[in-house]
Amino acid sequence: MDGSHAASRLRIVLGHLGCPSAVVAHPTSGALPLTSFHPQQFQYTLDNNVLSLEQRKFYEENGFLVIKNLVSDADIERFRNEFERICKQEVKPLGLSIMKDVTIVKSEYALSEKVVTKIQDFQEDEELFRYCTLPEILKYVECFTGPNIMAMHTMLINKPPDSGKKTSRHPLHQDLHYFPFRPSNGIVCAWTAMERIDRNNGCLVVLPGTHKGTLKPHDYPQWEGGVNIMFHGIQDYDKNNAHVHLVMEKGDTVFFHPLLIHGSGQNKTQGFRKAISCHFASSDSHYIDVKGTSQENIEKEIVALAKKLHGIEDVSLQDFWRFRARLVKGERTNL
Ligand SMILES: CCCCCCCCCC(=O)SCCNC(=O)CCNC(=O)[C@H](O)C(C)(C)COP(=O)(O)OP(=O)(O)OC[C@H]1O[C@@H](n2cnc3c(N)ncnc32)[C@H](O)[C@@H]1OP(=O)(O)O
Ligand SMILES: Nc1ncnc2c1ncn2[C@@H]1O[C@H](COP(=O)(O)OP(=O)(O)OP(=O)(O)O)[C@@H](O)[C@H]1O
Ligand SMILES: O=C(O)CCC(=O)C(=O)O
Ligand SMILES: [Fe+2]
Ligand SMILES: [Mg+2]
Repeated sequence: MDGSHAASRLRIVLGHLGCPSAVVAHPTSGALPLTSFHPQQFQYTLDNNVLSLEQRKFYEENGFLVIKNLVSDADIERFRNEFERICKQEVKPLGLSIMKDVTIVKSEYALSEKVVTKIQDFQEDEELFRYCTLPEILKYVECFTGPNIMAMHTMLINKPPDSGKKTSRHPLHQDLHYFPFRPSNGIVCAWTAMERIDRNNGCLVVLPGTHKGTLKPHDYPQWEGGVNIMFHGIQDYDKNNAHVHLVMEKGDTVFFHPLLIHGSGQNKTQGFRKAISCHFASSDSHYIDVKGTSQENIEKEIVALAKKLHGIEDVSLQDFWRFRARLVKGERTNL
């Protein structure tokens, strides 16, 4: 790093500290004890004046950041209502998929809020897609993606009361396993609690710092009671890594890196635990071919399912993503 670059980095850091006298000090003048002002090398966040230095350092170190009370009760109420309308089939948004829990998928229950474990790909549902365009969400997303922002994958998760077979758990995984685009640092998930979520109803569990590692091989966990379709997990993660249970209140939102290892526990309550989420990526990213990589298994599974259910042939994982991706800010440059 040359001297002027280092100096500008230093100004950025000191600027965040709200420390005007330090900003004017030249890094080589010896006016400040520079040993205590190492210019920061940020890798996972972009320069901006949204995150405090403390928040930025937290994400760099841990791979996630919780923002309390970010989404209003009024908005959450609207998402809840629209989810109910979808479950009652009063609306049928194009491209949306409805997933039931593995323990009941073969039974004859009529579609209702009580049999849906999650809906995905609500990009054509104007009411739910509002979540992905909320300025308070995008303000934070931009700190990770930069100004050209695509909504790549949308979900509303309705974790059901566990049937006793522990299938309401989501095994520990990295979301990048599902994504054929890079760079990983330009991707971020926003996940908002639609009610209080704690260990009773199955909160997110994260392994802090694991975003600094690589993408691990994923496969179905060997769970006695069964496992939901496409819920791949990591077989060999560091069991000694800290596990943090994210207890969140309604409207709290966590932003996390796609390499962060996370999962969620079983829902031991009688309520349906709800969260809404979107994975965003910089539109300047590029698609990759996952053939010959650890992601090949999920590509094969998705392609096979598309063929079986919809008779679609000769599509790559990339095609699925190109089709569902929506621009939410800036320009659609590449993805
Ligand atoms: C697609 C890309 C996923 C990207 C994920 C991004 C990263 C986030 C990480 C995750 O969320 S991991 C889990 C993400 N994946 C999913 O949520 C699965 C995507 N969902 C779907 O593809 C459809 O919703 C699904 C196939 C599950 C249901 O579609 P349909 O309602 O059209 O099909 P149907 O109900 O007829 O079921 C089709 C087959 O799947 C089976 N099935 C459905 N739900 C299941 C379930 N929950 N567990 C096991 N099998 C299940 C079902 O029994 C049936 O098998 P058979 O052909 O043998 O009869
Ligand atoms: N055998 C397993 N393989 C992979 N992931 C697992 C396994 N058992 C549990 N998990 C996942 O590990 C994560 C953490 O589980 P952990 O037991 O620490 O917490 P929890 O189940 O969420 O909470 P609690 O233990 O309080 O019920 C959850 O995401 C869970 O789905
Ligand atoms: O349980 C949840 O809400 C999170 C699930 C999850 O991590 C995912 O779908 O990728
Ligand atoms: Fe995930
Ligand atoms: Mg547990």
